[in-house]
Amino acid sequence: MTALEQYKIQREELIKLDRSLRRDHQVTSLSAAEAEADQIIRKIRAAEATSIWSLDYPSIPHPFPGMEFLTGREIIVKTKLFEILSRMPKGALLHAHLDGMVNVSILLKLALKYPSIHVRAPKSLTTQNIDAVAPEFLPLPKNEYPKSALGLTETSYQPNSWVPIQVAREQFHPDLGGPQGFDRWVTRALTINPSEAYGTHNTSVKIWKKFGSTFLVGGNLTRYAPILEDYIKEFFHSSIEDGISYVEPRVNFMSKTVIMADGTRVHHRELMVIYDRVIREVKEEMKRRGREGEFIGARIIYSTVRFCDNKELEWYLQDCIALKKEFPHLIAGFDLVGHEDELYPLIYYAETLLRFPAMQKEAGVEIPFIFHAGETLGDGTVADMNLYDAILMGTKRIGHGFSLVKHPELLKICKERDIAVEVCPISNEILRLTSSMLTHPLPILLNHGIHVALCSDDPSVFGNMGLTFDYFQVLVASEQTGLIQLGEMAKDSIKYSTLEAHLREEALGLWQKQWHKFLEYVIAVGKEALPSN
Ligand SMILES: O=c1[nH]cnc2c1ncn2[C@@H]1O[C@H](CO)[C@@H](O)[C@H]1O
Repeated sequence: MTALEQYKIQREELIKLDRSLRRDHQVTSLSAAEAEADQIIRKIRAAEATSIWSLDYPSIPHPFPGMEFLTGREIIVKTKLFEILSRMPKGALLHAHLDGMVNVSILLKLALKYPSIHVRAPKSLTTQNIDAVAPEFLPLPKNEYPKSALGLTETSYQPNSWVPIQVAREQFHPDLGGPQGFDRWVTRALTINPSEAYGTHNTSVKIWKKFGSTFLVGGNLTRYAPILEDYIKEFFHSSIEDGISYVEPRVNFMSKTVIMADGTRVHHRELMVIYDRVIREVKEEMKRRGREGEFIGARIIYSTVRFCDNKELEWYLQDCIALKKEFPHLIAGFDLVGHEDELYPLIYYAETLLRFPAMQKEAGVEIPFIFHAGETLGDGTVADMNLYDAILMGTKRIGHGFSLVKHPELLKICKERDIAVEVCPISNEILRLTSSMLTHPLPILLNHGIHVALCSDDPSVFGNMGLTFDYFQVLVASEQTGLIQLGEMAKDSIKYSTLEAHLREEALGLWQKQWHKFLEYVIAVGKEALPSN
C-alpha cells in the first residue's frame, strides 16, 4: 500500500468517526428508494447551485443558496428543489405562534367580511407619513358604529376616529394607491420586509420592535371570535397542504383576549372551545375527502409573555391547570414567550415556576414545561443563561436554543435526557441572529447528534408559510445534509411531540407511508429532470 493509499484510509476513518453522531449516519438500513432519492436530491441541488444561484437577477444582484430569505424568496420558489420539498411529508410543527400562522392577505380578506371591523390611524395618511403610521383595528359593537366616517386619507380625517374597514379601503386616496394601497399599508404593518430586516432594523433589538408591533396590529383581528374560527381552520388546512400532519402551536394567553361577535371581551376559554370545534371539523372534512391520515390533530402550548410579574404568573399557572382539566386533550405544555434579550429571564420566575409541579400534582394533571431559551446572540447574558434554567426545570424541549452550541455540558445533557431542540432557521435569520443560513448553528447541533425539529415560528410575519421554506434553506446550506437527514428531522418532530406513545406510533406509521410515496415521486422526478441518472 502506498503512503497515499494509507493516508486515504485514515482520512475516511476520521471523517466517519467525526460524523458518527449525526442521525443520518446512524440510519443503518437505507432502503434502495431512499438511497436513490437522496442522490437525486443532491444532484438537483448541485445543478441548481450553478443554473439558478450563480445568475444575476435585476433585483437580486448576488444570490447564493441559503442567502437572506426575504431577498432570495422569489428565486427559491422557482427551483425544482422547492417544488419537490413542498411535497415532502413534514410530520409535526412543534414551534409556532398561533398569532403568526395565516397569510396576511387571507387574514385581510377575512377581516373585510365583517362590517363590525373598524380601523383608525393617529393622523390623516399622506404619501409622506404612510410608511411610518400603522393601522389599529377593532371590532365595534353595533351601538358604537360611527354615524358617518371620513376616509383615513382625507385631509379632514379626525385623528383616531374609527372608520368601517370597507369604507377605509374603498376611500383610500388614489395617490396612495387606492384600495390596493390600503392592502399594502396593512400588509406592511403585519409583515417584516427585506429593507427592514436587512437595512433599517439590522439588530435584534431593532427588528424585535417591528416584530412585536405586527402582533399588536393583528391581535384584534385574529382574536375576534368569528375570524378566529376561520383563521384556525385556514392554519390547519394550509399546514396539511404543506405536508404537516400535526401542530402544537404556542397560544398567547392574557386574560380576556377573545372578542365575541358583539364586541364584548371574554376569557380565553372561548378560544379553546373554538379550537376544539375546528379540529373536529377539519378531521371530519379530511375524512370526507378520503385523506384522514393527513391530519392527526392539534394541541396548544399555553403561553404568556415574559413581562408579567410573579403574581400574574401564578394566576396564569392556575389558569393553565384549570384549562388542562377542562381540555386535557388540548393543553400540551406551558411556556413563557417574548424577546428574551429584553424581558424577564426564567430565573426571575424561578420560585413561582418551581411550585408548578406540586400544583399539577394536587390537581392531578401533567403539563410539561416547553420553554423558549437561548434565542439570542448573547454569551453569558440572561437570555443565554435561560438555557440553564430551562434545563434545570426539566423542559421537555428547547424552543430555539440558538445559543445552546456554546454550552458543551448542556449539549451533553440534551443528549442524555433526550431533550430535542425546536430550530427555526428562517425566523433566526430575519430576527438578525444569523446573516444567512450558512452561519446558522444548526449543523453543530446535528453533528453532535442532538434531536432537532425544524419549525417556522411566525410564518405570516416572515413569509415562510408551511415548513417547505425552512427545509429548503437547511438543505441548500449544507453539503452533508440530504434527504435522509430531512426525513430524520421530520420523524423527530413526531417523536418529540407531546402525543402519547400510542398516538405517536400511529403518527409515525402514517408518516412512513407518506414518505414511501414521496420517495417514489422524487425518483420519478429524477428520471425526468436528470435523464442520464
Ligand atoms: O421567536 C419568538 N420568540 C419568543 N417569542 C415569540 C417569538 N415569536 C413570537 N413570539 C411571541 O409570541 C407572541 C405572538 O403570539 C408575541 O408576544 C411574540 O412576542
